[in-house]
Amino acid sequence: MPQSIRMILVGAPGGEFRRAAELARDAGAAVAMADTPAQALDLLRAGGGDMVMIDVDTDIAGFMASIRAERFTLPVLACGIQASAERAVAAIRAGARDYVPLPPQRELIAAAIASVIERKAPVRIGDHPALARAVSLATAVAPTAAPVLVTGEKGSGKEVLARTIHEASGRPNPMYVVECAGVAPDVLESELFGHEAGAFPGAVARRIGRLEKAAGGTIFLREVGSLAPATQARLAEALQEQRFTRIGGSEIVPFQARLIASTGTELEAAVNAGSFRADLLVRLGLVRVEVPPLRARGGDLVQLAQHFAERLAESDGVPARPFSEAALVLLSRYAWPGNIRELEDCTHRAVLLAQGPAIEPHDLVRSDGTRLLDLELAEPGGLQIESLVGRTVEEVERELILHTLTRCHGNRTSASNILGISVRTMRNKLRTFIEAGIAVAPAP
Ligand SMILES: Nc1ncnc2c1ncn2[C@@H]1O[C@H](COP(=O)(O)OP(=O)(O)OP(=O)(O)O)[C@@H](O)[C@H]1O
Repeated sequence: MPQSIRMILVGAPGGEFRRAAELARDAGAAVAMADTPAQALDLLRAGGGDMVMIDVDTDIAGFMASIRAERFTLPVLACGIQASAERAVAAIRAGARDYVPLPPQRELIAAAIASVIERKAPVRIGDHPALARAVSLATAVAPTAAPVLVTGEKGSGKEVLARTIHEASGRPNPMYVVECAGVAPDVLESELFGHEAGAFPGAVARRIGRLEKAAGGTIFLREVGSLAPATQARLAEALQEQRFTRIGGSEIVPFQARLIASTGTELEAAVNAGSFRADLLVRLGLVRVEVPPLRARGGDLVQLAQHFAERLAESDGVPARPFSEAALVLLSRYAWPGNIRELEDCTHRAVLLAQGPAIEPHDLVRSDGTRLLDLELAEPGGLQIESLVGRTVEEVERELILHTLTRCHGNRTSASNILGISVRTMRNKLRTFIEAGIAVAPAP
């Protein structure tokens, strides 16, 4: 396993900590040890990090305040030897994501690392033509340096596709994921561009940003539509000039990272509403790849559900059960508005709930507690109105046109007859799709 996760382990040196470090290395992390939170901060400043594991007996609240002040965003886990429940809870209140008891258990350490690694190397399941089109466009552009905009509904697999592009790009360095939604604009700006010592009151040392670190690798901006206007302006300029400066600095840093951005919203609408810069959209969307929603991916759904059921049963240590026929029919009748992530979560609950030899319809429960059985779902093969809810008329129209055209083997006249529109309207629509980077069946 490549050692691309950097973990900083903070605590007084001792047997249990050394053992935790060994297990973390076995689980795929590169581990740096720090005796004190101050040393850990120095390590972060010098080489960054993907996660921190820190002794509950240190000043976790102070450490969290320091990393926030220096605008580091990374998961922090507390750990301790026979710590009381109160101390573990206090650590979590102070901002630790979780508590891991020491002496370390191999599974717990592996699970903690896996939660970070999983985002780095998912398995891609599915071969529906709608996905295959996206994957072939993605791999075709992978070796180039062109920015790529990956669009698609929430949870549909945009990050997985970005990783496919990164892996096919042959770039030697890792792909960094940067969350753009829900992060304070100044924190995000430091995270992306880095800063110099003294750039703002908490900036005690120079920080190298993700754009700089990702030179020779890829930077994936998740939900790019959430970028604040000032960050959008900085990024647009950096893309145009192919260089940037760290916040508060004047040294020129070349822009050598491959940029992939994702969005679940129509950025054109955001441009029209004045909340997203048109020039940034043009630069980010040089190549666009659209990930289809799960409900448009036919048999991929069953493949994915079976893959999740096996994987989750194994990781939860419960017996692996197949889906019954009735459960598979029910899965395919539901619209999956939360796409693959919702399917994964629903399968996880079913794996834990199932008691008999197979996963049955009554084991399929949504996150709000509703059983899929109790929903009014479309009959298989019927018009799945439920599956259209949550989508724009424009999207549905586009899918209907493309689907009909494919069924007509690319014949524009037959497809427009079926759709009840003129051939001219059909051609105009297809032109706008092609301009937006969407694959259109070629004319016969
Ligand atoms: N083809 C696939 N095979 C297996 N797992 C997948 C596949 N596509 C997505 N997943 C899983 O589904 C979940 C959601 O995928 P991902 O995070 O890529 O979606 P997203 O569209 O980027 O989400 P968001 O809209 O929240 O940013 C993840 O757990 C991911 O590992």
